[in-house]
Amino acid sequence: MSSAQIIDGKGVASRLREELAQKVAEFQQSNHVQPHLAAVLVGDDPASAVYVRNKQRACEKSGIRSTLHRLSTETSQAELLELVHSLNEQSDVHGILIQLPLPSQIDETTVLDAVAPLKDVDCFHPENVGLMVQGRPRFLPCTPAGCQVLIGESGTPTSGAHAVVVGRSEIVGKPMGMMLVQKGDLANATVTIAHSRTRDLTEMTRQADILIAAIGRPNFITGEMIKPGACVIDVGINRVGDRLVGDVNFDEALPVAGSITPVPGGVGPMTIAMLLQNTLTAAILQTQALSE
Ligand SMILES: Nc1nc(=O)c2c([nH]1)NC[C@@H]1CN(c3ccc(C(=O)N[C@@H](CCC(=O)O)C(=O)O)cc3)C=[N+]21
Repeated sequence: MSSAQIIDGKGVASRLREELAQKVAEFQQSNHVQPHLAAVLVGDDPASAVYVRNKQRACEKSGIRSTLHRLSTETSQAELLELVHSLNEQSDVHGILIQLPLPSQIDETTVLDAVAPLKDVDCFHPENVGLMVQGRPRFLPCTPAGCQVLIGESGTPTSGAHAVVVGRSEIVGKPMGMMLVQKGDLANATVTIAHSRTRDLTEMTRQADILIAAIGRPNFITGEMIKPGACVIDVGINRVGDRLVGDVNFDEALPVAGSITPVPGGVGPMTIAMLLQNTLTAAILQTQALSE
């Protein structure tokens, strides 16, 4: 029985990190500025704490300075906004990452909109989303950008392919569709964005040459939903007991798909690699803005 190529996100991410470390060193040499990411963690969600720690470790490996601002679960929106404004003002901070989710007394949109657009390394600010959708990106959203690189890594041609994105979140599904439909490399696809109200989802996903699962439900995509030979990108990170599982039923997908990302070791590490890349981009943009 045939078996899909497993796309090594962890390996690709570590290669990208090494290339980035070189670029960071060159940037620092010529500008005497060290790229600096400020991460903000509100509350004590254990998963968020792990992610933030992973991001900080990845920064260190690439020569990017990282600082962590920890606030208690009871932090008010006004207090958080005050911190964001202060980070916006600090010229030695180039990127600001507000770890999501935020506690319920805080309105996420209000806080994310307060991040200075040039420091918005998540690419969540409407100005940056708008630029990306118009095909003139300042930053690329980290998870979709990581998925795009992994599709390229699989050798699957995107031009003219039918890409079906399952999930329409502002963070993954929607921007992913926009990026794949764009003109350009690793793009030019025909895109369908499917979601919980999509009629006959299986009929839809079975037409996908490239299937991106960003639903947030463990093992949601079964073998019969996959077109034989398709490239399957699994964005899901679900904790089931003490295991991490994706949105794709990996065991069922393996004999059907042409290539597939594992969880863990697939999209997750790529998200972090793209965050680092955006932090260097932010440092470059802000250094240029200063010398103009
Ligand atoms: N402002 C903001 N930006 C984010 O980018 C953001 C966020 N908030 N909130 C939470 C989600 C989740 N996320 C992950 C990143 C890497 C892994 C990752 O590296 N996962 C490893 C496994 C990690 C583990 O063992 O738990 C892997 O898939 O191999 C996972 C999840 C970024 N997010």
